[in-house]
Amino acid sequence: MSEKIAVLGAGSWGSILANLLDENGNEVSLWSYKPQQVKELNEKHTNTHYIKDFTYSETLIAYSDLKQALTGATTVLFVVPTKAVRSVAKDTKAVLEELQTKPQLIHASKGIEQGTYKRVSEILAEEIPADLRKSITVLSGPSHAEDVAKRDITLVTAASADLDAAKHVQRLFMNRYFRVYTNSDVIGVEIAAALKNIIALGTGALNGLGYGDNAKAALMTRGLAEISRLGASFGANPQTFTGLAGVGDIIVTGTSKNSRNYRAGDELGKGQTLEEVVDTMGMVIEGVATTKAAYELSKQRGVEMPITAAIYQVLYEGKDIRKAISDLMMREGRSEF
Ligand SMILES: NC(=O)c1ccc[n+]([C@@H]2O[C@H](COP(=O)([O-])OP(=O)(O)OC[C@H]3O[C@@H](n4cnc5c(N)ncnc54)[C@H](O)[C@@H]3O)[C@@H](O)[C@H]2O)c1
Ligand SMILES: O=P(O)(O)OC[C@H](O)CO
Repeated sequence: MSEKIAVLGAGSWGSILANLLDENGNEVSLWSYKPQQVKELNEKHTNTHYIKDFTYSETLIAYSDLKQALTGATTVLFVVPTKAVRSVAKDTKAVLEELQTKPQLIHASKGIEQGTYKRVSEILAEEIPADLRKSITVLSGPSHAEDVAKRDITLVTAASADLDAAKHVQRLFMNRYFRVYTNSDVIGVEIAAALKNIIALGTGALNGLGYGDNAKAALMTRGLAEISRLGASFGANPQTFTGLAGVGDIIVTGTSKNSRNYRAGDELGKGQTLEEVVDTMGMVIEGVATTKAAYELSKQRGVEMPITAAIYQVLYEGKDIRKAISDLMMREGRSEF
């Protein structure tokens, strides 16, 4: 099966997914709002700011014009940072109406919108034409672009309310190194995907402070417990949190030097300020904004999330990290489940 696919967002994940889809035999257009990046992708087949030492397929064409990228596309994949999803979706809607096309929509972003607390599929559903909503599918799971670029084994999940749409996404992406499962729990997959970034900031900080494996395993396990609690309050399937989007993504993001969130936490633990970390990363650190959204959401819904609250206090209220850790440790003893 081959089709025309538009990938919107040419950072590390968007560009590598676009290359994978090209490798799978599809005609792929990759959109970026940065003309210089488009020029580099088309002329040198590189994207050095985001993925080093990688040569993209010569048949992958980049565009800075959204209409050109979307023309003829039967599937559109959004892979911009969460804070940019709404504006890119609005622009996409206008172009799709002009082109009078009705592609299937996929997204691979991991975050919660500031202020509205919307998941990415909810933002898309609000902004795109109504008849495209049902097909929205979330591609998520433990998947660093750097490993996929090496064609290392990666397993992800495609979640949609529409099983046919999820199966379509499964067929588009599957190959010898990239295996895709389907899942009907869009809420659970998106909550797990967004909130694991908070925990990765925490495990990175533990690393930067010199804590060992026990501490990181503890944070990931108890972090997943509170993410599951928030998910349950929205009706998510508890099994999702034991799957690829849950435990799988906590492990990869919470332990890997490839993770922007883990690396950011590591630098915070070593004493850098949040501003310094954000300025030097040069790529999106979704966990910073998601910590605020998740903290506020937990208060609004009355869900106990002590780790998220501790990381919020460190990032947004200037609390000393060591004090935050000791306060977590000295909470009253309780039953695990
Ligand atoms: N990098 C990964 O390995 C990976 C894996 C899975 C999921 N994700 C998720 O994918 C999303 C994108 O992450 P990334 O790592 O590719 O980010 P990135 O920082 O590498 O790149 C983001 C891209 O979006 C573009 N962009 C930023 N603001 C924009 C705007 N207002 N309008 C249009 N384009 C804009 C940037 O120019 C850049 O091309 C995030 O939600 C992330 O959590 C990333
Ligand atoms: O590099 P991060 O921390 O944004 O994580 C990327 C992916 O979400 C890992 O699955």
